[in-house]
Amino acid sequence: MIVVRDVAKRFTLHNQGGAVLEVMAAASLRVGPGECVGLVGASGAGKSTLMRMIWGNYRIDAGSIRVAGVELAGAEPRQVIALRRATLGHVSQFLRVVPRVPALDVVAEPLLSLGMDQDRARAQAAALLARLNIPERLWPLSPTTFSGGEQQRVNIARGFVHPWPVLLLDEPTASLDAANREVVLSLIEEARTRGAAILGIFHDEAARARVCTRLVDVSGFAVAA
Ligand SMILES: Nc1ncnc2c1ncn2[C@@H]1O[C@H](COP(=O)(O)OP(=O)(O)OP(=O)(O)O)[C@@H](O)[C@H]1O
Repeated sequence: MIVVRDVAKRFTLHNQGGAVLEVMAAASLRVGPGECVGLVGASGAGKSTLMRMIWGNYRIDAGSIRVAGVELAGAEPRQVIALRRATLGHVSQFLRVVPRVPALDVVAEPLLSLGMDQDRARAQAAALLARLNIPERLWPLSPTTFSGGEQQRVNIARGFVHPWPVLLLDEPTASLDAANREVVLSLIEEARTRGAAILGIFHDEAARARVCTRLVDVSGFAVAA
């Protein structure tokens, strides 16, 4: 479902005299259905950079990244948007809050954009918010003023509300208490069991040991010194 082949990535820092940072030379990995692959490697090794290329936010300088058969190297923005709508899900570390949109609608939005009717979409969003222990009195409010952990749980609810076949998880258990961490780990296990291909960054070692079927060390993709 995710096939990364010989990917290279460099950053050119235009505001710092055009300095060039070669981050990755030949990254290759595969994530199949029902797998949860954890990216490991020292800080700065390129874990987030690789995830951002797969999410379609960073350009790929060489090589190929295919997600469910769609080539991301050189993809048009509309192809990336279509892929994200039905196929590629993402739980980022932080929620991008849109002022005035209630938490319930933030979570229901991916379902509405897939054409589900509003009542059903909201019912599914409500079930996940309840499971993630977001008090019902907060559902009609914008998450702008929510605590860090509450915002992260809204983000997680949004990331699991549709059964995306491919999921990217960036530190999904950071800043959660034990009970909510447990809920998130169960959601990941359920996604894996239904056959999702999952790629994640988990600094929480116990979480990684529990949900990952395999680890890939990104340091191995570094440019030779
Ligand atoms: N937008 C960017 N512009 C310039 N350099 C960047 C950019 N994004 C990442 N880098 C550089 O790429 C390298 C890899 O960064 P990345 O964030 O992918 O590492 P990481 O393995 O996720 O680290 P951490 O575990 O600390 O989050 C770093 O040296 C970083 O400075």
